[in-house]
Amino acid sequence: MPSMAQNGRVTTDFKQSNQAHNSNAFARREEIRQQRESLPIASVKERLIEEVKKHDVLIIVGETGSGKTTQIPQFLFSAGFCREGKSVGITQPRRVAAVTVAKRVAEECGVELGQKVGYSIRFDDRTSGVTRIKYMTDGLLLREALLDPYLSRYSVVIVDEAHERTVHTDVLLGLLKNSQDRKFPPLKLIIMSASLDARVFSEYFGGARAVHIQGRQHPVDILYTLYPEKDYVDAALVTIFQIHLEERHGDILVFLTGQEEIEAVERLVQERLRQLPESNRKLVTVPIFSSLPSEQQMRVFMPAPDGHHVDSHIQVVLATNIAETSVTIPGIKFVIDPGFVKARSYDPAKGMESLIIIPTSKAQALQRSGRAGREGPGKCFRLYPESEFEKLEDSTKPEIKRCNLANVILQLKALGVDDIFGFDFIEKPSRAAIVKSLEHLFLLGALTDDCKLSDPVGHQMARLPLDPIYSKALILASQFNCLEEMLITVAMLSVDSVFYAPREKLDESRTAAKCFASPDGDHITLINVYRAAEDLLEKRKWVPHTERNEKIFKAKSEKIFKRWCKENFINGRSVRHARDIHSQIRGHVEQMGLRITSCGDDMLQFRRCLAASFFINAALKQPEGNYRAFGTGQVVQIHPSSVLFQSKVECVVFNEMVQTTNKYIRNVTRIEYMWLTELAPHYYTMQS
Ligand SMILES: Nc1ncnc2c1ncn2[C@@H]1O[C@H](COP(=O)(O)OP(=O)(O)OP(=O)(O)O)[C@@H](O)[C@H]1O
Repeated sequence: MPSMAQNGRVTTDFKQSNQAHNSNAFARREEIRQQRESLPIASVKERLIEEVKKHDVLIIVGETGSGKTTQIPQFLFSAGFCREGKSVGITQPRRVAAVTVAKRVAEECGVELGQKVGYSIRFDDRTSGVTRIKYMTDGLLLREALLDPYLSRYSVVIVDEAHERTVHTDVLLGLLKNSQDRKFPPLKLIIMSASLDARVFSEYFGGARAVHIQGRQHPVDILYTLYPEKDYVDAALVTIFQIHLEERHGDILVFLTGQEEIEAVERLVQERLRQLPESNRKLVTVPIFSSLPSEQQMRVFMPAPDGHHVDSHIQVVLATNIAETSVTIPGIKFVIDPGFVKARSYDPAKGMESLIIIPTSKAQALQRSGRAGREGPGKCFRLYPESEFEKLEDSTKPEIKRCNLANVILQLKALGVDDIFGFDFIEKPSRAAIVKSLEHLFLLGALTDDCKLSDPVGHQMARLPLDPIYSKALILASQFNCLEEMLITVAMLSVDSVFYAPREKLDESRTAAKCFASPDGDHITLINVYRAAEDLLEKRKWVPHTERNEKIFKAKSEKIFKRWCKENFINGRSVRHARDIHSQIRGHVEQMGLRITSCGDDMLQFRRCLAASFFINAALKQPEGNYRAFGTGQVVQIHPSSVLFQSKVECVVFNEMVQTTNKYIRNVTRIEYMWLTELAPHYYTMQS
């Protein structure tokens, strides 16, 4: 039989498809070239380069979609800023933006991702020795500064979307200001956003130069409701279907506040679709939120294979604010913005951090509308009246003013900044918040009596990219011989709820959850769920290990896993995310040389380790049935989602305190009170 390669017809076909491929690639390059040239920023390229040459700190304000994020790094590259092995580093507040923008810029440059253009985010590095344009999260650059305080590999650092004022951006600006004063030649710094109060930044950097770029590529119509909406989820649903039935062309991006809300809307859309005639059901939902595994997040950035024509499905992207800045989602023509966001809030007096739903700022509303109109004209439906828009805050309150600072202080200490009160923050956090966080780190053993980073514990904790209390738990677990279990626990605590309890099936879901429940509490219950999932996804029983079997096994186990999740009311996405995090932190602790062993069935040992780790969050049962938290003295109840809800255990440790109708503690495990005085005497002798 002639081989395929010798067969003339096949070869001819191959040549044709190769030609077709070349002409497609040529057309794509041409399209990108034209698109780049028509961006407002293209006409001010030379002027911008001159400004960067002249000023060490430059603030650039330009409308969403004007081309700042994708073009300015390329301008700097072509102007010679990457000579002698130096790079341009661009920070983004969010991972998704760093990844997708880097991909786009690599394509614009006609290079493979990870070569000239790359990205680096926590646990995922796509750069190489030849990378000269590097996108990354602000948190990652902060970590790089731990190893190289002058960031000497960069000639320019661009802090993008600075209006978001994430805690990392604020700390980074402080460090860069500090290092600029001391380094020669100074590192060039560009601060960028579409919605920036340039004055704040300019004053901070001693009257730094600010330039404004006018214009955007495509118009976006902003529409408001006539009256305030009582139920914004319902209003969003109505708007989705209105656009679906009236407009027909173009995808929709809806901003919601979190995973639960997104999943509820997914279900509601399905329900309403079923009520429509078959021909009107061409609508698919795609979720994107931060705890979704990254490959699933990337689904929304994949262009529809058949383009978007009248007969194809309309994509409804249901997103949290992770899709708010920098990103371009192909096909999006309509944005629905209910005007709310889930934000962190911190009460230093109670040591309580919580997530609350609040109205967005004007800056956020502007960013959201900017996600439409990127490939053509767009529309943004704000689900509130115009008069309400005027009442919104101009910008978001800086995160540093509303979060627990323990992590930041740990990082600063590791960077050699010992005097936290004297650190030149762009906006100082409150003294009470700093004191509380120092106290917290001290109790965890990360700081010495004179407030220096302790050796080795403080240094080890600073190396782990986790909340300090979890980092400490991992370090302790290696001494308690239960690091296996603690790695799973920390991974499961880092994701959204793994149990899913739909209102209409509350009893069924509670019965299902009982299969995993441990009478000792939620931490062991979480381990049970994780291990059961792992069994389904990984255990190869009798199948010999071949490539083909591997494929079959994978497909089968995926199917079984999905069914298992459904039957047990388990959120498969959360479990997958936990597996992802687990393998990443495992890598870190291995690198640190911690001993990874399992306590096997000796869960007493594990619970003792939980007590030693989370002793700051312990609570004792009160005669009337409530619990009183040590430390803050607050009266709390065990959350109904806990396996210890309505149990009679005397003493517990917990991970989270939330305030809804009552003050609840979540993720709770039973411990013995005596363990606290034995394992955390420095705290409990102080308390008594
Ligand atoms: N991944 C992508 N796919 C298709 N087009 C893209 C992509 N990324 C960027 N573009 C195009 O480039 C334009 C400029 O994007 P860029 O992110 O540089 O703008 P920007 O000024 O930084 O906006 P923003 O302030 O919203 O981040 C977009 O409006 C879009 O037309």
